[in-house]
Amino acid sequence: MKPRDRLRIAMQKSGRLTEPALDLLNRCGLTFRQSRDKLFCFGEGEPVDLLLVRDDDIPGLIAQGVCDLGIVGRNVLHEFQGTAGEGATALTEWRPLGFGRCRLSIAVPQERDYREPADLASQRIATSYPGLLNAWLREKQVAATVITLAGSVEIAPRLGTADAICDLVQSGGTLVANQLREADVLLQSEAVLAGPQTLPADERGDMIELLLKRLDGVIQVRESRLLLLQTSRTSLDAVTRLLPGGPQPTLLPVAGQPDQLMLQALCAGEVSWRQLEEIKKAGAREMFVLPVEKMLA
Ligand SMILES: Nc1ncnc2c1ncn2[C@@H]1O[C@H](COP(=O)(O)OP(=O)(O)OP(=O)(O)O)[C@@H](O)[C@H]1O
Ligand SMILES: O=P(O)(O)OC[C@H]1O[C@H](OP(=O)(O)OP(=O)(O)O)[C@H](O)[C@@H]1O
Ligand SMILES: [Mg+2]
Repeated sequence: MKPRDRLRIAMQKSGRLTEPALDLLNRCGLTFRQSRDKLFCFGEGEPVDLLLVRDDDIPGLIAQGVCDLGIVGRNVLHEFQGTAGEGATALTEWRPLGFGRCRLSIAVPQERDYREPADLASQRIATSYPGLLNAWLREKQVAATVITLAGSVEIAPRLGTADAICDLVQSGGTLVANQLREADVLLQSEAVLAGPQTLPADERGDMIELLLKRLDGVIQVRESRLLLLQTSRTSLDAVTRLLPGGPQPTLLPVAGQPDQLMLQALCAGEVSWRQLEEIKKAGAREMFVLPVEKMLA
């Protein structure tokens, strides 16, 4: 294959990962000329282009060297790795990207008992992920029949063509709608930046390193929250113990109230309502959770 001097990233043409993937690349300072319904988008500022494809094709395109990187669900990447066979280019997950979160799970009809993988012995399990399911069954030493379906896997038990399924679950709504219940989890998934284990030894390798650095900054900021609250000095220890992980908080005096302190803490992830309610119970008040737009340490 002819060597390329521009980096090429494969991403989903149209689907769940398209918008968030493009948004992430934009935040990394990458913009593209052609509209998204075209197959190829030319990078404007940096030498980075996009190839828009079906998500299932992304790992293969990287393995063949047609693309240098890809944004794809971990489920699709692992399925490819499990079925690619000997001699295929080894791919790796360079970064988890924090969107497209779901899990690959076993589900059984609601009325059926399930305690452990051995309960699936001699059963028919429908899935679009035969590689991952077979590997899991092997690991659990369970002999079952794997039925591969391209889609609408959830309907198989009702049609009588399978006893259980192995499919993606997010809210669980699709399972409930099909009178199924989640019984076991094979894989926690999210979109990842995938690429070959060894980076190209030319300018593309340098570009990938630059992109990884920008991605780290963007992901860190996206997940950070600034927590502001007021607390009395006596409640400070109890409040501080409940703060989500992050660097040491900053304490500021409150004008005219010597007993009170203003606390400012950078949190590494989302702060939930439940956490806020706990912190309030410990003595905090006037609480604000703010998104962080830019950060320069
Ligand atoms: N319900 C869900 N919630 C969150 N993420 C999901 C959900 N379902 C799937 N995903 C993740 O998003 C990825 C893309 O899902 P999507 O349904 O768009 O794929 P697709 O129908 O296979 O698309 P394509 O046409 O590109 O083959 C999945 O591989 C998975 O990683
Ligand atoms: O647990 P839930 O929140 O219900 O999500 C899970 C469903 O989402 C995905 O399907 P999608 O909605 O993409 O439909 P498709 O597989 O028919 O494309 C997946 O294949 C499950 O069927
Ligand atoms: Mg697909």
